[in-house]
Amino acid sequence: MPEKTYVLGVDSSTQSCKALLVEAETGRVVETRRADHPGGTEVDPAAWRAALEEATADLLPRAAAVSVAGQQHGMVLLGERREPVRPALLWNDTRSAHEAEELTERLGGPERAARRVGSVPVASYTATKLAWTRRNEPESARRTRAVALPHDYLTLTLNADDELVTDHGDASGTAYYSPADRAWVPEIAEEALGHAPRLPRLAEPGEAVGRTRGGAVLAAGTGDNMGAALGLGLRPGDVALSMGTSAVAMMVADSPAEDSSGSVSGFCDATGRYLPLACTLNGAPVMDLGRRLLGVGQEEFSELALAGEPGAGGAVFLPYLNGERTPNLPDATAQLGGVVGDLSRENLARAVVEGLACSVREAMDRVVGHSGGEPGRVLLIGGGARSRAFQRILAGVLGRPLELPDAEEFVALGAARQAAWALSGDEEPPRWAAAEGETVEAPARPEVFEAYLRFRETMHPGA
Ligand SMILES: Nc1ncnc2c1ncn2[C@@H]1O[C@H](COP(=O)(O)OP(=O)(O)O)[C@@H](O)[C@H]1O
Ligand SMILES: O=C(CO)[C@@H](O)[C@H](O)COP(=O)(O)O
Repeated sequence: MPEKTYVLGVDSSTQSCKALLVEAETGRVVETRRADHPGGTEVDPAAWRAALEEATADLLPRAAAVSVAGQQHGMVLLGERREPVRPALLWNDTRSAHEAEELTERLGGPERAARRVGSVPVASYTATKLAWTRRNEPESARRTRAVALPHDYLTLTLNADDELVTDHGDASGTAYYSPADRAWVPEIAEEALGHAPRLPRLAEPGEAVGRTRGGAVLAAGTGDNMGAALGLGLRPGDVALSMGTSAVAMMVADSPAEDSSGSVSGFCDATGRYLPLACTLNGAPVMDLGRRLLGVGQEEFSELALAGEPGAGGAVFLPYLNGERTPNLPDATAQLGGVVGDLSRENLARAVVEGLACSVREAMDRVVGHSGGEPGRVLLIGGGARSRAFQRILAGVLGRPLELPDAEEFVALGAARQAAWALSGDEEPPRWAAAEGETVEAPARPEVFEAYLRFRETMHPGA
C-alpha cells in the first residue's frame, strides 16, 4: 500500500497553539497537539514560538507541508536582525483607541476609510498600534525595521529562506492594506510609525512560499478566522459563529465589505474572496469569569445556567469585560443590571450566558444585515461552543437552529487545508468532506435580546 501523505495545520490563537496532523488527500485528522500561550494583551512573540515548537515537535517531521494560521491584527515589531523590538500588542489591547479615531480622521472620515482600507479602524487594527508606539515609545518605533503579524512571524521562524511573507486575509486586518486593490497601502504604515517599515511580501492564495529546514512545503498561513472559514468550507449564505477569546460572526462574500458604519470588518479570506466579519472582544472568557465567580467548573456552570429561568429573573448582563469593539466601546466595563434580593446562582449564571449570547446575536445581525440576505446555515465553533448552556441559550436568543460541526479546531484544519493546497499546486483548495454535526434548537426568546438592548441603551446611549 502506498505511504500516506500528511500535512500539518497550526492555529496560534490567543490562548493556545493547536496543531493537527491531517491526511492530505482526505482531510482526516490523525494527531492533535496543544501548548498554552501566556495571558494578557501584550505578549513576547518568543512565547508563541516556544508554544509552536512544543506543539509541532513530533508532527513537523512527519508532514509534507505546513501552514500557520494565527490570531489577527497583533503588532510584531522586528528590528535589524529580525528580533522582536518589544512584546506584541494583541487584537484585544484597546490602548490605541485614540489613535484609531485619529487614523479614521486622517483617512477622511469613516466612509473614505472603509473604502481605502476595507474597514473603519478600531483599536484592534495594527496601524493604530504603530501610531500608539510612535507616540508613547518612540525608541521602539525608531528601532523597528519590519512589521509582521503573529502568523507571519511564526511562518518566518519556519522558513529556511528567511523571507517574511503574509497572505491577503491577515493583511486585510492591518488598516494599511486595501482589500479593493488587494495591495498594501504602505504610506499609512509609514505615517503611523514615523518611517517606512518593511512589510511582508503578499502571497497569493494557495501559494507555496518556501520550505522548512526539514524540507516541508510552507504555505503562507492566514488569520485565524480566515483559517476557520477554510476549515469549515464556508459556503455563500452560511454564517460561522466562533466562540474563542473573541466572539466572531462571519460570512464569505464576492466583494469587499467597505462598511462605513464600522460594524463590519471588510477582510479578505484565504481563497481570493472576502470575509465580512463582526468581532467582539469578549467571547468564551465571559463564561470563565462566571464560573470563577460561582466557584464551579465548566460543566457545572453550564448546568446552573440551564437551570436558571429564561430572562434570568430580570437580571441582565453586558459582557464588556475588556472594553468592546462591537459596539465600539473601548473603555467600557461589564455591567450587571436588574439584580433583586433573591437573585439565585442559577439566574446569575443564566444572565451571564444570556448576555454573551445577546452580544453574539448583535454581531451576527450586523454581518447578516450588511450582506442583505437571509442567513442559511448558522454554524457554531470554537472552545466556548462546547458549553451546552451556551448552545441552547444562543439558539433561543437567535431564534433559529444552530449547527455544531462535529470536528474540532477548524482554524488548524483550515491551515492544514491551505498546506495541502500549497503542496498540490492546484488552482483550488483540496475537496475535503464537510464536517457533519448535530443541530441544536430551542424556543425563541426575543424578549431576552430586547431586555439586553434596553439595558445597553441606558448604560451606553446610542452605542
Ligand atoms: N465546555 C466549555 N464551556 C465553556 N467554555 C469553554 C469550554 N471549553 C473550552 N471553553 C473556553 O474556550 C476558550 C478557548 O477557546 P479557543 O477557541 O481555543 O480560544 P482561542 O482560539 O481564542 O485561543 C477558553 O476561554 C475556554 O475556557
Ligand atoms: O480580532 C479578531 C478578528 O478581527 C479576533 O477574532 C482575533 O483574530 C483573535 O481570535 P481568537 O483568538 O478569539 O480566535
